[in-house]
Amino acid sequence: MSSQGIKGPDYKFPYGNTKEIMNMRNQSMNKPMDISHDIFPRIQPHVYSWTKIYGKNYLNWHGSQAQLFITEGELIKEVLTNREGAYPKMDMEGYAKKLLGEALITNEGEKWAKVRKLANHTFHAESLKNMVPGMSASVEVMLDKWRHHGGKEIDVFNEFGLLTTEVISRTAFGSSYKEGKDIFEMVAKLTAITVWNVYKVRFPGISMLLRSSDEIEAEKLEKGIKSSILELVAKREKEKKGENDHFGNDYLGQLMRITHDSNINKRITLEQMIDEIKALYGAGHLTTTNLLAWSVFLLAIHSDWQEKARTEAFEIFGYKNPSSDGIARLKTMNMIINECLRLYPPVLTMTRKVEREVRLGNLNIPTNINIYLPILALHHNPQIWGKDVHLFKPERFAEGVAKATNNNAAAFFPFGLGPRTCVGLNFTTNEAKIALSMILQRYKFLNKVWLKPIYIQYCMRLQGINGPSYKLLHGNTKEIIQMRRYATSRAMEDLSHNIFPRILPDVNSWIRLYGATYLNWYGLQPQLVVTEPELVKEILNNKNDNYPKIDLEGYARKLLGDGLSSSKGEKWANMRNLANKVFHAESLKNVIPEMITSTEIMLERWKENEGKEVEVFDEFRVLTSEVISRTAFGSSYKEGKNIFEMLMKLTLIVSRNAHKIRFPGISRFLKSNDDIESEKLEEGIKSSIKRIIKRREQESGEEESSKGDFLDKLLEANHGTSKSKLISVEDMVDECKTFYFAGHETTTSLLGWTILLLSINKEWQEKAREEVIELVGQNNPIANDIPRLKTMNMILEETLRLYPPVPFIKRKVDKKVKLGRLTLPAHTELLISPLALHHDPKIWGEDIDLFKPERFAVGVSQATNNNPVAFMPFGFGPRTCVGLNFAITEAKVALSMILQRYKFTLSSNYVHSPIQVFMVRPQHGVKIILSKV
Ligand code: HEM
Repeated sequence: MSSQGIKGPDYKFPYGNTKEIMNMRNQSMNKPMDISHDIFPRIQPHVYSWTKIYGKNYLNWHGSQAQLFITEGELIKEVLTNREGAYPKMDMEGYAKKLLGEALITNEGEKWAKVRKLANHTFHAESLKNMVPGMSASVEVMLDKWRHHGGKEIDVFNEFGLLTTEVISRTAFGSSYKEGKDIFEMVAKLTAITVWNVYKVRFPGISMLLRSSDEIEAEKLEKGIKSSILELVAKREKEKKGENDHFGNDYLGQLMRITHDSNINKRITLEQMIDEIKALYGAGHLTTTNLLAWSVFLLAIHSDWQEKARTEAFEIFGYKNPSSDGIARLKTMNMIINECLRLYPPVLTMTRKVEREVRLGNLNIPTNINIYLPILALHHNPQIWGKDVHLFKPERFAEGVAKATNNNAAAFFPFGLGPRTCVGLNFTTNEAKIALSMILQRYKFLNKVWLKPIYIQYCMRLQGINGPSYKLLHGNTKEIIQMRRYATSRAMEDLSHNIFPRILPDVNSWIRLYGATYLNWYGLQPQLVVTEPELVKEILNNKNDNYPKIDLEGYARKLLGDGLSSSKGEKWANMRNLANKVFHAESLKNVIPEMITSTEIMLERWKENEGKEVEVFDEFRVLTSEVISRTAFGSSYKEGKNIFEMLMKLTLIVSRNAHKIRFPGISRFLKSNDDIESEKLEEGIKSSIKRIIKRREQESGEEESSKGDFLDKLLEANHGTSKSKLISVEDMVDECKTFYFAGHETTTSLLGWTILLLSINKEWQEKAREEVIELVGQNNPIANDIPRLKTMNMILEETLRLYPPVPFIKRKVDKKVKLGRLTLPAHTELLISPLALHHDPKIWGEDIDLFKPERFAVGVSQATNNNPVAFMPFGFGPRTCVGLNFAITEAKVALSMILQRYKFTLSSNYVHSPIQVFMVRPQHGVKIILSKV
């Protein structure tokens, strides 16, 4: 061949080129793929690269068998249309023989002609008309199941597999899917075995001695299929009534008739009949399943074509089931199906053999060469289809196949060419048209609830991002709720700090299963969980505004409104500016006295409990509420008390509904108790805050003096003259809500966990006390003392590492965005978990669950090896917590004053049960015993 200009990879003993092919395939299949239909280099990398290196036609070796690959259109035509039998079908061997036996697909000569005639008759246009009602009935069964399947996962591929089997069973064998089921399942298993053994070289003789488990299984399956088919045949025999009665008009009936034909030339054997039935089960359902699955997938991505196809289906059929006349008029659908078959041909390569030397074009082909015609290569050839070859453009076929291919019959041949063209061509396309029309007629919302998610999942998987599969409507929410409920259903057995698997069990197990970045679904919302530090940094730095905050909805919106933590753009920038000024380190000096007063009020209460048990978590909640009320709003806790109580109730509602999927529109008609309650709370909070604002306005009017606190700054902005900085009263309410909320829940959590950790790590409690006494003595702390409390700083940081109050934060992408190596589709939510990063042994080492403040002895950057997102209790980037210094100052003031006065040990009544109710908190509080220093 080489002397005739046909080159190829060198033959290697004994495997030929099979090992290279397998390696190339393994590599390309494991490589993430960009979102495109450019599947040729992925599916057949050997053909793709060898045609580039050796030319349109090349030779390679399967063991010692030469294989001639031909991608030149003229030669393909010559091979496939040859009527002298120069290129017969290849002999089936091994598993393929078990699968297809000696059937229409594989046979030659007389044997073939006899059955082809019969099959032509069965699948003739006229006969197909009679099959339309049967096909619609089968689709109806499938759609009925979808309607009632109650949120469980639908695997499209499997569904279409069942459908096409049902159709082939009903139409060709007169039995329902149920009867054909075991045959289909066995054929499917045998197909799988055949496919995964395609590239294995078999050495004659060896398989007789050394039988692999596949071989044993394949033999069993072959026998099983045979006996099931015999049952089907026996049943039909029994049904045969009178002498003159025939066996039925379907394929089975026809086949049975010719096994009994009086003319020996027309007759076929029982074995042959079994092989034909087997082959039709295989060929009839696998190909159509592929066609349907890819069509649905392509329509999911191309909603414009989906809409066109739907409009056409409605125009032709209305709400009725498809009729055979109408099917012929589905022009748009036809174009879509053709384009789908071009991009994703179910049969990738056709094969023939050369038994005696033959002239093909200018080539002399020696005997015993197998010929390979890779359909995929031609369908993806830019010289034939143009530069847009990888795009889905059904309009190519607007004026028929001949026009689309420029009359090149070998440019598009998904069903083959010449006399051996697929006998089921019309059967398959009819079935696909019926199924697609019926799906489109019924499921207008299909795109949103099913196709889109499946598509996004697919795109992410191509990029190497896996995750739990999307389930209709509910996504993974049910699994997540179940996992979280189960994980927190009991207290922890010991005082372990390994709380990651408890608070976020889904993230904990899915990063192990799917990798550091994976995709899961909150109902219809795709959510990418990102724990790779580089990607986390990129997201939170939010260059070009690619990763904005998510829009709060439902109860969370009622809780936080559009305040600083959720607002975006200019509104956020203005408010952030204002808040930065108020919570700036310098300004904080002025609020330390208020923090001291609030702590003194708390310690006053504690005096009565010396030597007794105190639940400090609730105590800290009052303390932090008092502090934020006094410092930000110039009012006492008592005044703010009802606001906090309402906020807490609202927080509980947010938390218990966090994973409930809300279907838009429904909540307007059906209000739950939580809906009613939360509306009341929202109104209550709003009017209480408005009262505080009003009073302050009156006071400042009377006294002409400004307190300079947060509320004052808000009022200034409200009365300000610069238009862009003006904020409305509604905005002020949202800001106040945000600060009331963010300012106390978080610091309560920090203080609560710090006291717990110090009560069980006495040496650190002692070290912290020594430091306070050394620096502050018995006085109240002053501003200068705060940064000098180094040990306390380490303790707070290690507490925040182990028990970050905010276990995860969210962002989103509004438009398609490149994140590191990934391309994220628009409208994806991103979840970043400080908790996951803080508990990652790769970052922190194996002693990750131990309380070791010494990690932070030389600062955060040393502790994290200069990985700035490894420790991020306050977030990262421009949206870092504005209250960071405030919270740390408050915690240091309160802790110093407690340590000066009390030693504390953990009460035996303490139950270690960290949970997340918005923040990570101790479910049953923190119970300690106080004793005076
Ligand atoms: C231990 C205490 C605290 C922790 C662990 C904490 C944590 C956080 C985190 C993780 C964020 C970033 C959220 C995101 O990126 O989506 C954040 C933002 C914020 N925090 Fe804090 N916080 C604490 C205390 C406070 C305090 C005391 C205040 C108010 C006085 C406060 C007010 C805010 C506000 C307003 C934002 C939004 C900032 C923006 O988006 O520009 N936080 N906090």
